[in-house]
Amino acid sequence: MDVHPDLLLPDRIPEMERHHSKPSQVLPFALYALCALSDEELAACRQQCVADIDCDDNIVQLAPKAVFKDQSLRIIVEYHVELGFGGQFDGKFFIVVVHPSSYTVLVVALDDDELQCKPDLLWSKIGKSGLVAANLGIGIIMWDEAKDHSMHKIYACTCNLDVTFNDFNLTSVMALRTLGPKAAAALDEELMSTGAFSIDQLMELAGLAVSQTMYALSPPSKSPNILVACGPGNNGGDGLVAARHLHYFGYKPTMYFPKQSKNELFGRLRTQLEQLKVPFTDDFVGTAKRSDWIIDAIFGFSFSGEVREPFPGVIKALAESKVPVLAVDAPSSWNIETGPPDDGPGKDYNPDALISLTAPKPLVKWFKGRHFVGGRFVGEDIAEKYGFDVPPYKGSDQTVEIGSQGEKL
Ligand SMILES: NC(=O)C1=CN([C@@H]2O[C@H](COP(=O)(O)OP(=O)(O)OC[C@H]3O[C@@H](n4cnc5c(N)ncnc54)[C@H](OP(=O)(O)O)[C@@H]3O)[C@@H](O)[C@H]2O)[C@@H](O)CC1
Ligand SMILES: [K+]
Repeated sequence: MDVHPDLLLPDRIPEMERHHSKPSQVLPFALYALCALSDEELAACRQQCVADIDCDDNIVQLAPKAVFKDQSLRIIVEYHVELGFGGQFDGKFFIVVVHPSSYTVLVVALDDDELQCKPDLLWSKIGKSGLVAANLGIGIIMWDEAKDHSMHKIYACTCNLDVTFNDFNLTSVMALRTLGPKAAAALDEELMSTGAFSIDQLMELAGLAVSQTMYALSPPSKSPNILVACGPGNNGGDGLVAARHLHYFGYKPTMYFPKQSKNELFGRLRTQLEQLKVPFTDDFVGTAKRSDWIIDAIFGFSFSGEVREPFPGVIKALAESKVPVLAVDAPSSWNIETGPPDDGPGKDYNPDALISLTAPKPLVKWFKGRHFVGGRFVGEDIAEKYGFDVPPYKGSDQTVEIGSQGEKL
């Protein structure tokens, strides 16, 4: 079944002219669904839409006919044009749930700020949509401004109806906003200053997320032998932590850690592994051949320039590896902003899986494998401040799969 919703809008809606002379009034915003939702799910959607509005809970209400399963957005527009003249609902703006698993929705304007009867839409988080609609309706923000702050630029519509609305699963519907290298470093600083975290804590959670991702990709019963390649920075630290958890999960990790930082934290992480009799090897290529998976924890968001010794040979081996690779935060040697290098050992490197920590980095645009996000130590406020999204972790999971090949970020 083709589940891509038809979201095309007509060029103009001349009927909207009739609204131009009407005095502005705060009326409830109608909520529709372009997909199958039960009454409970619809009610939950409505609740989500009003969650951020600090006033009347009825500001978003279900339209008299709310569900337009497998129909086009145009049909809702036609219906709403008529409904809007009744004076019960705001005629100009309404909200549409497009996908049962989405926590993004559409805010639709039937007449943008230019009063030219031109419809337009923007993507919003479901929890913010009512507030966005209300602010637009009351005129606190203008349409262009709302669009600038919305998620419409980062929506990726690759629908998959295997998940239920209650999961609030992003996998199929949206791509998360990315975090550039400078912002990622600044966020790290902030977490460790005003955030009152220690680096040990962040690394422990990051490494735990890496190990859980490995488990999600292939459990130890299938892939016991994991080669963990660690670089000299914190990305390598995540790899050291992950290996410890992998050991406890039942894997047999082997470490490749050719350039150990003098920082005492790395010494402690190494000692913890040695006490568990986790082996360290100097032979990356030979060990890689005997491994079921490789974890690339060589460079993360602070990598820049051309790969220096002793890592070019390792990166080349990763690029040529027949053994699947899970990259931590970034495929090592990729530029964080501009992705794979034009030449050098990482030119053809595209790992099978990636776990982005805290938030995806811009390089994910070029990534083609399975994509996870982990590093569950940032709340909504910080995420908003740095302009990224907290992914919808489920339950106690430290990692969530968010997208796959071909998604537009
Ligand atoms: N909030 C979060 O999300 C958290 C993120 N965390 C993790 O931290 C990672 C960022 O860690 P980071 O800043 O320590 O740097 P990272 O990327 O490991 O690499 C820098 C090292 O690489 C080296 N190096 C650089 N360029 C090179 C080159 N061309 N060729 C050769 N070497 C090169 C350089 O070494 P140098 O050569 O200077 O000795 C430097 O030491 C991040 O991606 C995530 O995984 C968590 O642990 C905590 C919370
Ligand atoms: K990496």
